[in-house]
Amino acid sequence: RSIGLPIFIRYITPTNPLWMAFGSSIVRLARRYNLATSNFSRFYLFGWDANERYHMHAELGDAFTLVSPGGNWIYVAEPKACWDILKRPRDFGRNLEQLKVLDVYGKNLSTTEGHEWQKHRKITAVTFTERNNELVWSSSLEQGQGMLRYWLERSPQPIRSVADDCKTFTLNVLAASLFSKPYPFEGQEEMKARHTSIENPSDDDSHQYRDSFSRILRGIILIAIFGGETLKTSSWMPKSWNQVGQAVQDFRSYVMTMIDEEREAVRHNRSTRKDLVSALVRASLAQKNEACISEQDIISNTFVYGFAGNDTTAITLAHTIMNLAAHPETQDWIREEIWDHCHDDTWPYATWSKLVRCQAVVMESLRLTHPLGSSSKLTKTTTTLTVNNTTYTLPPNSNVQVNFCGLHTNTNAWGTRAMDWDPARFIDANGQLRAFPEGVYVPWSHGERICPGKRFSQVELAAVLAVLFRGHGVEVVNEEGEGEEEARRRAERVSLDIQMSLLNEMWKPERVGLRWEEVE
Ligand code: HEM
Repeated sequence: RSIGLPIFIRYITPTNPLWMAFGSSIVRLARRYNLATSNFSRFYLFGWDANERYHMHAELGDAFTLVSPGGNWIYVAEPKACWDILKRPRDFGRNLEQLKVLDVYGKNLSTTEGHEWQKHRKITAVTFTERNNELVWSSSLEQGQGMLRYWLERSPQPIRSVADDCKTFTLNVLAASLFSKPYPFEGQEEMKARHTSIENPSDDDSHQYRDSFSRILRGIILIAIFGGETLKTSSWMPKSWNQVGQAVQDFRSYVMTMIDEEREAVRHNRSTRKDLVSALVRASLAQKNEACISEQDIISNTFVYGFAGNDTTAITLAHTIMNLAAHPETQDWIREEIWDHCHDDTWPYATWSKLVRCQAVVMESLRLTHPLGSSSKLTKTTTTLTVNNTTYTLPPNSNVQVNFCGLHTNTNAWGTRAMDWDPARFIDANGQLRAFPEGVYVPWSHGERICPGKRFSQVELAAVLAVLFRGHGVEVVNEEGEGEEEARRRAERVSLDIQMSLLNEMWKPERVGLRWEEVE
């Protein structure tokens, strides 16, 4: 109360581990049987803030404090205040305690701050270059073709695995961009068939990276609690937990092999790779002070690129496809542009920046459904924050959330139709991407901790949309007794229904069947 912001009381701490594990199922069950009060239904789900978007702020104000038995969280959704927070990393720092789960292979770009972070930033500056983005572009085109082929082969069956297939797509693009490893696209059904035909999937070298990495992503909380070694060797643990431990070791040895191969190639002047690990290896060999970039630095940062770059992009793509299926007129709109710029067989890398409508649909998806939901900050000392011309004093160790979902649907900035799907809002009168006032639209964050993979993901998503929609379209398959329009509105609702696991994802995306067809 001494801060002076409006207060909202929640009787269960958002980070309560038991509630994180079971709370959302309880809320959804209570909703289903009409047992949930309005408050319980709105605010007790894991990922409630992503579902609320600006509604809660419209009731309480552009900033408020969520008060719970285990701590307080300040939510901010006002552009200038958010901009201010993102530009002051010394005052609004990282919540390093919360990020420890990402230290599977040691400290990295995401889990450090101050001098330590600057060291990692310097090391990794060599990685996200245009040279690498060219690789992202070509591998996204290739993987996109594989994914489309897989979906078309199953037609007229409705495809219900779009969200999972998008994760395979991004994992494969990362394999190409991190290690120059090409993998053919493999859809959900194909993957299940392979897993049942191999006794121990981690014995299968060709899928070592992809299988171990996706297993680590799913088991990251277990790894944080027990550590990889204990998980691998404990006989009392379930086999699936042992496999998570094994995956930690597999991924490390996989990256080590990639590092060794590239070192040899560089030493013999044979290196032609454009991938991120190769860039790190070359930088480490070129350094005067050998202790500067260690093997551990390369492994831990490679891991965090994969962690930060995989599901974020896959979730965004799944939402984009779902919304496009609900809006055939937007498909026509982007197809027009794709036809303008992608006519020959080979599409050069420079094409990506011309696909502004494709970028706009991605931006609209991120606006309505952000995979991170918010950027979590922790005040380091007593500090001030001005929201709508009132200055508040925040004590040290206050949790402050830059609430992307609230900010990007703030009706003061986005108007009364803030909740409508309308990608054209991102295009200006000259047909170019619109520039926004400070803090209005920051899905990749801003300031020194801005997402280093921003361009990577923009290139990847523009490429895959061009491949998918150039000669094909997607439609929502009607359920029994449902009309076309109803089916589309259902797809829109499913896209907006979020549940948080590690990130904010569509809840049960398989509720919507999609069908791909060739267009004239
Ligand atoms: C649509 C896709 C993506 C979105 C929306 C996104 C968004 C973000 C945001 C908001 C942050 C700041 C997090 C915070 O303040 O807590 C961040 C950080 C980060 N992102 Fe991304 N990202 C995306 C894709 C990628 C990709 C493809 C990569 C790498 C291949 C990547 C690597 C990283 C890393 C390493 C950080 C931590 C940087 C630091 O702390 O200095 N991201 N991202």
